[in-house]
Amino acid sequence: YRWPSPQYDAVEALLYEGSRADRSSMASLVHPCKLRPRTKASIAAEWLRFAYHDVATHNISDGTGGLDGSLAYELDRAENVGDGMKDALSDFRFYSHKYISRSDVIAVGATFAVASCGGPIIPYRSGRIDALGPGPSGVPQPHQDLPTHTDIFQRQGFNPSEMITLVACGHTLGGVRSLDFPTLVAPGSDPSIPNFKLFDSTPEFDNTMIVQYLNGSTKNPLVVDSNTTLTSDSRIFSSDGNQTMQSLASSSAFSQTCANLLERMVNTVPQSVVLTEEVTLLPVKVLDVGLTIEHRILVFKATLRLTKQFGVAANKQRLVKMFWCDRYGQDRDCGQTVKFAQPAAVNQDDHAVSPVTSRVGLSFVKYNFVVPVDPSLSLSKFWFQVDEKNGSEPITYDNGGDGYSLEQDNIIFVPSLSGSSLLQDGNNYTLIAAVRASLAPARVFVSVFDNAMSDNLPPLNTTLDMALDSSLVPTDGYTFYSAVVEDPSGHQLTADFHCEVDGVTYTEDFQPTFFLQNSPTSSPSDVGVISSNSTITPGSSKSSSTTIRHRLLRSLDLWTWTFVSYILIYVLL
Ligand code: HEM
Repeated sequence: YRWPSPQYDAVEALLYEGSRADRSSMASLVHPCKLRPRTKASIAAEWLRFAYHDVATHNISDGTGGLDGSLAYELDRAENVGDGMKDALSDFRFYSHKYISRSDVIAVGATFAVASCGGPIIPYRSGRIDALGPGPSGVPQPHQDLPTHTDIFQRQGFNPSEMITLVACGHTLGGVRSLDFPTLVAPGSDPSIPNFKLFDSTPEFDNTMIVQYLNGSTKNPLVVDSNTTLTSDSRIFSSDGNQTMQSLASSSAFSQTCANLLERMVNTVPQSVVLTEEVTLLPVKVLDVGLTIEHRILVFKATLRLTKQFGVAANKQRLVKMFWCDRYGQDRDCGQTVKFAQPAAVNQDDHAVSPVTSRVGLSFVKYNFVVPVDPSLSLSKFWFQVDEKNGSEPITYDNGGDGYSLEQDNIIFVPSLSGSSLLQDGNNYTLIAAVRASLAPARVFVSVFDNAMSDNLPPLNTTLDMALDSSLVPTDGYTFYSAVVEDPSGHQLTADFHCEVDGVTYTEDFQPTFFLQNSPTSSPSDVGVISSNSTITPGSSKSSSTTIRHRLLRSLDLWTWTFVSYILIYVLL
């Protein structure tokens, strides 16, 4: 990993922080192993079943189908019966964007569902491509016989023993509903609320269903119902003389085997799709970086995210500083001096964090920096230093030695002057970009993208020219351009701003539109200046040797050092 990696950063954020940039938390819809308020259904069960039904039409011989979001267009089929499916789909709708496809969100949903109910953490890869219409049918149904089920799983790429395991791993969450299978579950008095027969006696993702099946106490309707046409679990589980079920009787074997098979399940994709490497949690992350104009002043914003222990506040003594270099002028790239500031705000919010992160005992603390910037000097690169104030050496985070560089400052997004008006469903936006006043751009334009659409409409994906906006007085070295974007069905518009100057196109990529005019902003911090000789600047030899020394110091404690020194003195004498 090397910053900036916009796609990795975006996927990592949803998977581990559990939320979008506006803190709307997908994780807290399901976590901790919640029931849906209206129907009392297990939300995790609905999300996991949704993922499987999307995968279930995969054909391994011609490489078609799989986790591609086509299920959104197939919910009127009998094989996908139930309000649980529709509810899951509407939970997922708000979280897809340019870097996370709708099918990637479904896979995140499966990971959250299992982890949230105490199951294993399914390793996650992204890069799924969405189908924008229905595919062939072929999801297994309970009235089908064993040879049909065996063939269906073979077509999906799973052998008979994997079929048993996958069904057992799925049928530990949730159960069967009266509204969908009235012959298996008798309806209650209110016809709009389902009655449930659960697969086992616990809401958790555990092997209780298997233990109860093996010891004969199971109430799983797909095993024990008197109408044996519908007892598909019974036929499947006993198809190898219960050998596979017995192999899952230990909870560690269950957990490990389900993690492997569910990972294969969510990675079952059309053959043209190439998934990324596994997305792992970044212990130190730099995000929300950019220049903008707030209160008529050019400011630079960046956030440093560190991990902290879940449920425990981050070290209050900790001193976090951001350092940066000028981009222009005599002192560019920190020739003589380095500027620095402390955070404008610190955020730590445990409750909304992803179950994947809280399961490993972690959460995040974010140090938000906002600093004023002189437009004639601008900013070329920045980095951070964290001093725990506990006697240990401060640690420098400088992107592996180079510092984090700001790619360009010719075009920037100005959310504080941009606005949106709410429509019945989506929004209309007036987007404002600022271009350096010294430039004469041949063209200023914006590419907008929204994949979080109502009614599974195709994404909004369009490019608009931006016009010089003379109603906005040039400010702090920048002139303003505007464009109006209509997004009547979308819920997560992002914009890439471009300006063409002398045949070169400069881009400010993937800007969110959650916080526009009237959103609260932090006032900029005070800026300090020190001589570049007195601090570590990225790329200098001083920097790399200091980094190595830090590592050594961290890995050996004081006692070890004393011991090593004695040995050295002894050997030398
Ligand atoms: C032969 C294969 C399968 C058959 C015939 C089957 C059948 C069913 C049926 C009839 C229900 C009840 C649905 C309702 O009442 O709305 C159900 C629920 C469920 N299935 Fe399957 N299933 C199969 C495989 C799987 C697999 C492989 C998974 C996931 C790995 C899975 C996950 C679930 C989950 C989580 C539920 C509970 C849904 C809820 O409570 O909302 N199923 N299944």
